[in-house]
Amino acid sequence: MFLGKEVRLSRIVNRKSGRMLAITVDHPITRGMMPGLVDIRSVMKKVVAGSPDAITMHKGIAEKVFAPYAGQSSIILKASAYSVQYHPTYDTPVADVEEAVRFGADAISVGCIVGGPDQAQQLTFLGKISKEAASAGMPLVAHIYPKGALIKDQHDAQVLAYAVRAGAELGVDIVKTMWSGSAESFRSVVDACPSIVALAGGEMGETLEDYLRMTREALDVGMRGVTYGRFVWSHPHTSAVIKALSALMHDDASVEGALRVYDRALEEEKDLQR
Ligand SMILES: O=C(CO)COP(=O)(O)O
Repeated sequence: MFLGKEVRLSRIVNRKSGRMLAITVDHPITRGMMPGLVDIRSVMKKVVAGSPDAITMHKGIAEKVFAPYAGQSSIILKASAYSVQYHPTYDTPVADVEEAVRFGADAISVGCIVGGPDQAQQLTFLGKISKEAASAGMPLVAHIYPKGALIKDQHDAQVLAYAVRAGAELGVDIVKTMWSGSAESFRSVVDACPSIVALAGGEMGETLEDYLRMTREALDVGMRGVTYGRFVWSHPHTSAVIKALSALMHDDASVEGALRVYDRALEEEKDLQR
């Protein structure tokens, strides 16, 4: 491995735990203007205050919103975008490795949708950016989701195993995908992938405890990263949620232990407001 890649990876994958806690704010192009992300400046402030290892964002947000926090968290530069409404199976390139270097990013991240009509193009793009990232010593993260007419169940473990393995085959360092619904089934997803497997938070609507439990179960079967978005920044206490996740990921806390960390973080927030 190039030394540059090793140095950058060590900034986003916690040395003590060997795991990555990343938060993503890259949703607007994909999903439209979600209420929780309208005030991106205040979201960024709360996310940074939670001290995640890294934050995934597009280049304009890095330059206009993240800049005051430079050095406080790593940037994972998002370099592609799809649209749930207009092109749901085509994640199109919108940035490149040279820009990731220029923004001081510690990784570049792209989406790749497999199982849909655009799979060939998606894999060609992933293979190309994998080559470019490797030659710049830039770690590559890929959000690999199965989607399209042939995919009957996006959360099926066999389908997810195919997706993460496709990423590993093409040199992705951290492959992010969806939860398969149970620890037992997710073990087969992790086992199929020699790269780090990371989890997306997914649809909203569960309680904080549910998300913490999913994370705990996935960690217990070998998952080594998360890149969570919606349930974190739409929560009224974003920083406290990130601190609870950090306890799970980096201190190997139980769900109950992480909830105690959350409660303490809320008390500290109240003290600061007094
Ligand atoms: O990967 C995502 C956006 O990049 C989705 O993250 P969430 O599902 O946690 O919102």
